[in-house]
Amino acid sequence: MSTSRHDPSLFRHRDLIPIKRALISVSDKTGLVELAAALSASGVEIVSTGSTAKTIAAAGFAVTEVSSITGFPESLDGRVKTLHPSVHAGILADLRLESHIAQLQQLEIQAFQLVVVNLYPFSETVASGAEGDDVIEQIDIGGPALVRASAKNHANVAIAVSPGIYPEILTAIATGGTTLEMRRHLAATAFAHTAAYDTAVATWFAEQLGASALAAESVFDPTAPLGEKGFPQVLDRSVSLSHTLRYGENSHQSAALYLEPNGRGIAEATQLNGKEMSYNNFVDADAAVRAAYDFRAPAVAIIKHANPCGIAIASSTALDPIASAHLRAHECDPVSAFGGVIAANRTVTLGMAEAVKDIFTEVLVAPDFEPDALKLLQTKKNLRILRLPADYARPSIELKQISGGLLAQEADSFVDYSTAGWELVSGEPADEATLRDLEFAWKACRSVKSNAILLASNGASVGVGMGQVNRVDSCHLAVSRAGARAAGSVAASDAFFPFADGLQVLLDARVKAVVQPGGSVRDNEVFEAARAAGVTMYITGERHFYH
Ligand SMILES: NC(=O)c1ncn([C@@H]2O[C@H](COP(=O)(O)O)[C@@H](O)[C@H]2O)c1NC=O
Repeated sequence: MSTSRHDPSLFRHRDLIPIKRALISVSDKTGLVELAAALSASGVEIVSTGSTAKTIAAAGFAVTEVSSITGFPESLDGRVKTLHPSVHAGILADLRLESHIAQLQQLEIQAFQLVVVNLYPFSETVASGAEGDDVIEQIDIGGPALVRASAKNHANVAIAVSPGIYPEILTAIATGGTTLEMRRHLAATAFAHTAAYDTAVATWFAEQLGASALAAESVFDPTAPLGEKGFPQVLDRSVSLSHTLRYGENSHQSAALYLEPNGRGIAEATQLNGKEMSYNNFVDADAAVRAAYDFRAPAVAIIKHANPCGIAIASSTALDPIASAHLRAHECDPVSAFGGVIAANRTVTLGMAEAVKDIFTEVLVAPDFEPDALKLLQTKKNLRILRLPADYARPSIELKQISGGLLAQEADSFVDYSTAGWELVSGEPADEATLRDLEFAWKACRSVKSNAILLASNGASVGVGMGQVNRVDSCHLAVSRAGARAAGSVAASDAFFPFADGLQVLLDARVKAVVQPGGSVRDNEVFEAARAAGVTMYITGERHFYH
C-alpha cells in the first residue's frame, strides 16, 4: 500500500543528512582515492563496482563489492552491475516515510546517503573516431539509472556526477553531512548531466541514420522519416555550460558559453595565448572562420563586428601562401583591420605571424600554427590565439533564437561552388582571370552582412559595402573604401539590384564585371545599364543574404 505524500504529518524533516553509506561507480578515476580516503576516515561504508572497487582497495581502503550486496555477479561484460533492487531500493527509499523505512528493514536493504557516479565516456569515444559496436558499448545504462534515482530522491541522497563536485562532498563530510539545499543543487546538475548524455547518444544515432536535422543530406529530403522535409518533430539539443564569460555583448549583460555534445567548432577551439575570449570575440571568430573556410585555396578573413574588412586568397608572391593571403586581406582596409579578428584556413606560418605581430589584433584563429610562428605570436600577451579542432566542422543546420521559438535552416554552404550555372546577361564573356575574380567576389560577398557589395581584384577584396538598408548606399560604401582600386575591379552583390541606381554607382567607378543573382522585376533596366557601359554581367540565380 502506498503512503499519501500529501499528508505532511507522515514526513520527517531531513535537512542535514550525515553520510554513512556511499555507492561509488566511476569511469573517470580522477580524485577517487582522495574521496575514498576522506569517506573511510569518517567511517563511511563504501560500496563499489568492478574497477572502482579495485582502485579503492589498491589504495588500502575498505570497500564492499556491489556483487556481494546484489548476490549477483557483475555480468555481460559490465552491462549488468548495479541494475538490481538491492541497489536501487537503497537509493530510492524515501526515509521521510515510515512505510519506506519499514520496507527496507523487511527486505534487509540498507540505504545510501551518497552516490558518486560518472558515466562511460560516450562523447570522448565518438570524438576518438570509434564506430559501430565500440561506440554502442560506451552507452552507459546502469550509471544514468543510478544518477536519476539519486537525483529523484535528493530529499535523502546526494549525487555527485563528476570529480569537480568532490571538494563540495569533502566539505559536507567535514561539516556533518549534506544539506537539502546542496542535494537539490546536485540533483539539478545530475538531471542536466544525464539529459546532455542522452542527447549526445541521440545525436550520434541520428547522424548514423542520416535522418536528423544534424545530417545535411536529409534536410530537404521529402522522403525523410522525421518531421517535415527531414526536420525533426522535436529539436532536442541539450547543451552544457562550459563557463561564464566576463560579460555579454555589452558590459552590463551577463553571458556564458554552452557546448554542444560532439561539437567541433569555434566553441571547442583550444586557446593557446591571450586574455579570456569575450562574447563578441566568439561571434567575430565564428564569422571569420566561416568566411575563410568558404575557400579551398589558402584564405584569410579579417572581421570587425561580424563583417569582413578584408578577405583574400593566396597569390603567387615572394611570401608563402597564407602570409600572402593575410597581407592582401589586410591591405583591403588597414584602418578597419585595427583591432580585428583574423581567421586563416591553413597553418599560420612564421611569415604570416611576423605580419600579424605588428598589427593590433583581438583574435587569431587557425587550424594550426608552425612552432616558431606560435612562439613569436605568444610574445603578444593580449593576442588571443585559437587552434580549431582538427576535425573542425560547422553544423549543417543553423539555429537562431527568436522570442518564443527557434528558427532552423539549412546552412548556406559554399565550398564546392561552380560558376557553370551562371548566365551572361551583358557584355563579353569574362576571360579566365576575370571569371576567377568574379567567383572569388561572389564567395567573399556571402560573408558580408546584407545589403552586401564587394569589390575584388586578383583574389582579394578591395572595397566592402556592408549592412546598409539600401543597396545604393552599400555600392557607395564599397566604391569609397576601394578608392582608386575600384577602377578595373569586379563587383559582387549578394542580392539583385532592385533598380539600376546602385549598379550605376559601380559603373561610374569603372568596375569591369559584375555578378549578382538577378530576379528583380526591373532586371531588364539593370542589364541595360550594364550593356550601355559595356560591362560584363553574370547572374547566378541564387542570392546569399546574411543577417
Ligand atoms: N550496467 C550497470 O549496472 C552499471 N552500473 C554502473 N555502471 C557504470 O560503470 C562504470 C564504473 O564501472 P567500473 O567500476 O567497473 O569501472 C561507471 O561509469 C558507471 O556509470 C554500469 N555500466 C553500464 O551500464
